[in-house]
Parts: sequence; structure tokens; C-alpha cells
Amino acid sequence: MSDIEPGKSTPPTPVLAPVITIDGPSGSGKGTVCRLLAEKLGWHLLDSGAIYRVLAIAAVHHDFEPSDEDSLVALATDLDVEFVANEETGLTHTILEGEDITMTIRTEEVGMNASKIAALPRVREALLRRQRAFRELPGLVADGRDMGTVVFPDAQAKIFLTASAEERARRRFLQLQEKGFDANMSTLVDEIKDRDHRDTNRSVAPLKPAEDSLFIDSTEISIEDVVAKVLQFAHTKLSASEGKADENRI
Ligand SMILES: Nc1ncnc2c1ncn2[C@@H]1O[C@H](COP(=O)(O)OP(=O)(O)OP(=O)(O)O)[C@@H](O)[C@H]1O
Ligand SMILES: Nc1ccn([C@H]2C[C@H](O)[C@@H](COP(=O)(O)O)O2)c(=O)n1
Repeated sequence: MSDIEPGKSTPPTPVLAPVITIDGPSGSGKGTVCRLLAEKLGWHLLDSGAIYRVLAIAAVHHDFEPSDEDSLVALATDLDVEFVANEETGLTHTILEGEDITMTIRTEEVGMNASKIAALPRVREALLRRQRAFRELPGLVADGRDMGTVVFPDAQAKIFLTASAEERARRRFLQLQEKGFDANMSTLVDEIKDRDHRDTNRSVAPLKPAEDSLFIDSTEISIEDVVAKVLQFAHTKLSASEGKADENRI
């Protein structure tokens, strides 16, 4: 027997927004490339690293140890965070428990703490729904470590973006100098390698390329060329997936 009552039409199937994922290690350019891509396409943007960073700051505010999984899961579940776009500055402000933490979330120290709590399986689980809620029409560009492997395994186009540790440290060095901070190249290389090791070797959702991803090494490629490569790949994949959807409809 059919579930549909006579005279009533079939309810429309909800349309899942398309997703482009860019995963990769710290400083490979994911954030920059995702932002440019989202602007070009007019799509939403998920900076998943920012969520782990906010949680790391909240943990310090609440005096929780990075190993206190129960407390961190509770904090992650009810995390009081807002990402507010400022049209004038073009900046997205991060507001945690009413406090603007936009300037503090980008430090290496916060990145390292985020990497530590991100290794806890139940913390990752608690943040899944929050990340998936960013998937809205017309589409989403998602930046992180496990976007293509765990959070959006059905993404239409997956990219793994990397660069040598030395080049990533050099980029971070320039970024810090621009902001007027002191930095030391060899310390930055060590910190980057340390974070890579933790993110790659954790038991849950480790940093690795999804099997169906395009691998780009940006060590010697400009930002503009990386964006062009990603756009070309995404167009091909999105056209193919639209074609498949049409076939299934016939
Ligand atoms: N291909 C590139 N060539 C030169 N500089 C680049 C390239 N890609 C990114 N950069 C620069 O490197 C710095 C780091 O880039 P970005 O913040 O996008 O990296 P990320 O992968 O998002 O890092 P994180 O994961 O730590 O947030 C920025 O200053 C950016 O302008
Ligand atoms: N999808 C993600 C995003 C981030 N993390 C963790 C690991 C990173 O070292 C840290 C900070 O991320 P960044 O802002 O530098 O991209 O957060 C993760 O495990 N999974």
C-alpha cells in the first residue's frame, strides 16, 4: 500500500546543497583559497578550524584541561559562539560568550590547543552537527582537516591542499610580521611539524586526503593559480554530479 493519500501530491524531496571541501595542513592556504572560492561562487563558507579554535579558547576561559573530555564535550555541545560578518571591514567577527575574540583565535598557541582537543573523539562527534548545519543552498565551501573524509563524505568536489613545512612556516612568518608580531622561522617550522604530526596521527578523523580528492601542492604555485585549478576541478565534478542527478530522474 502506498503512503501517499489519494489526491495529495508527493512532498518535494529536500535538495541537498552542493559542497566543495578543501582539507590540508596548517598554512597550506586553505582558508585563503576557500574564502576566494566562496566569494566567486556566492556560496557559504565553513572555517571548521575556527570552531576548534573557539572551543580551545572557551576551555581556557572555563579552566578545563585539554584532556578533560567530559567537560569539553559538554562545552562543545552548548558552545555559545556567533560568526558575525562585518560588511564594512569585510571581516568575520567571532563572538564567544558575548566577547569578541576575532584577534586572539589566529595565534599559534590557540592553534596548538585546538589541535590537542581536536584529537578527542567525543569532542569531534559533538561538533559534527554544528558543522553540517553550514550546508545550505546555493552551496558550501568547507575548509578543514576532515571535511571530505568525515563531515561531508558525499561532497561533490574534494581537494587536498598542501605545501612544504618550510614554505608554510615562511608564509606564517610573513603573516605575523604584517600584523606587527615577532616570529622566529625555526620555531615556526617546529610548531608546524608538531601540529602536522598530531593532526595526522590521531585515531579519529586524521588529516589525510579523501580517496576521491584532487591533490594540490602549492609550494611553488600562487594563490590565484590554486584558485583557478580548484575552480576548474569543481566545475567538472559539479557538472558530472548534475548529469548523474538528471539520469536518475529519467
Ligand atoms: N599559494 C600561496 N602562495 C603564497 N602565499 C600563500 C599561498 N597560499 C596561501 N598563502 C599565504 O599563506 C598564509 C596562510 O594561508 P592560510 O591562512 O590561508 O592557510 P590555512 O591553510 O588556512 O592555515 P590554517 O589551517 O592554519 O588556518 C596567508 O598569509 C596566505 O596569504
Ligand atoms: N576540520 C578540522 C579543523 C581543524 N582541526 C583542528 C586541527 C588544527 O590543528 C586546529 C586548528 O585548525 P586551523 O584553524 O589551523 O585550520 O583545529 C581539526 O581537527 N579538524
